[in-house]
Amino acid sequence: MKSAVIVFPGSNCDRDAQVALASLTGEEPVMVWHKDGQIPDGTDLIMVPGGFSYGDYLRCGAMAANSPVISALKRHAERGGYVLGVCNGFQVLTETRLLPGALLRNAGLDFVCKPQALKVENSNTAFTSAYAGKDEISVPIAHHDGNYVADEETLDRLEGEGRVAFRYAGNPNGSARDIAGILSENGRVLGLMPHPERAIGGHEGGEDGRGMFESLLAAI
Ligand SMILES: NC(=O)CC[C@H](N)C(=O)O
Repeated sequence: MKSAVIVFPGSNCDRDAQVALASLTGEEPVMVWHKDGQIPDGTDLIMVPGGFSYGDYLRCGAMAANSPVISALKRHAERGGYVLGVCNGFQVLTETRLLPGALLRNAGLDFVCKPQALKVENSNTAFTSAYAGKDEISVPIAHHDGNYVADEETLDRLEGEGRVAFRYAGNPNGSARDIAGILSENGRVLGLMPHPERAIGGHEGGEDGRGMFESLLAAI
C-alpha cells in the first residue's frame, strides 16, 4: 500500500502517522510538505495528521484547508482514493468540505486528553472491517475542538447511509449523537477525532488503533 502523510506548519502527529504506516503497511509513507502541493502518482492512502496547523488560528484546520496541497488531496478523493484524517486532519477535511459538518470547541471548554472508549458503529467499511465482532475499542483523544455538529438532515443522512463509523461511549466533547468519526459518501474518506496512530501496540495508548490500518491494508 502506497501512502503519503501531509505535513502542515503545526502538525505534530505526522511522525506518529509515519511510524504507524511504516510498521503496519510495510512501506514507508511519503512525507509531503503542504506547500509542495504534489502527491506522488499511485498513492493509495493520504493521511492528514493531527496537530495544530497554523496554530489553530481563525478556526482549527481553516488555514490548512486553503494550502497548495489541498487541490491534489481533492483530486485524489475525487478519483476514489482513500483519505484518513485524524483529529486536526478531521478538522481540515470538514473545512475543505470533503466531509460534512464542523468541529466546534468542546462543550466543557477544556482540552481533553485521555484514552477514550469508542463504539464501532459500522464494521463493514474499508477502515473498520478488522473490528468485525468487536463492539468497543479504546483509542486516545487529545483535542479542544472535537465537538462535531451538523444540521439534523445531514446527521440523519450520515446515520441512514451507515456513514457514522465510530461513536463515543461516554461523550467527551458534546458531539452531536456521540459521533467520533464519519465517512464520505463513497466510504473512502474517514475523519475521526481519536488517534489510531497512537494506539498501535507500542508503549503509548494500547493497540486498538491497529485495526484501522489493517482494514485499509485488506481493502487496498
Ligand atoms: N491532536 C490534535 O490534532 C489537536 C486538534 C486541534 N488542534 C484541537 O485541539 O482541537
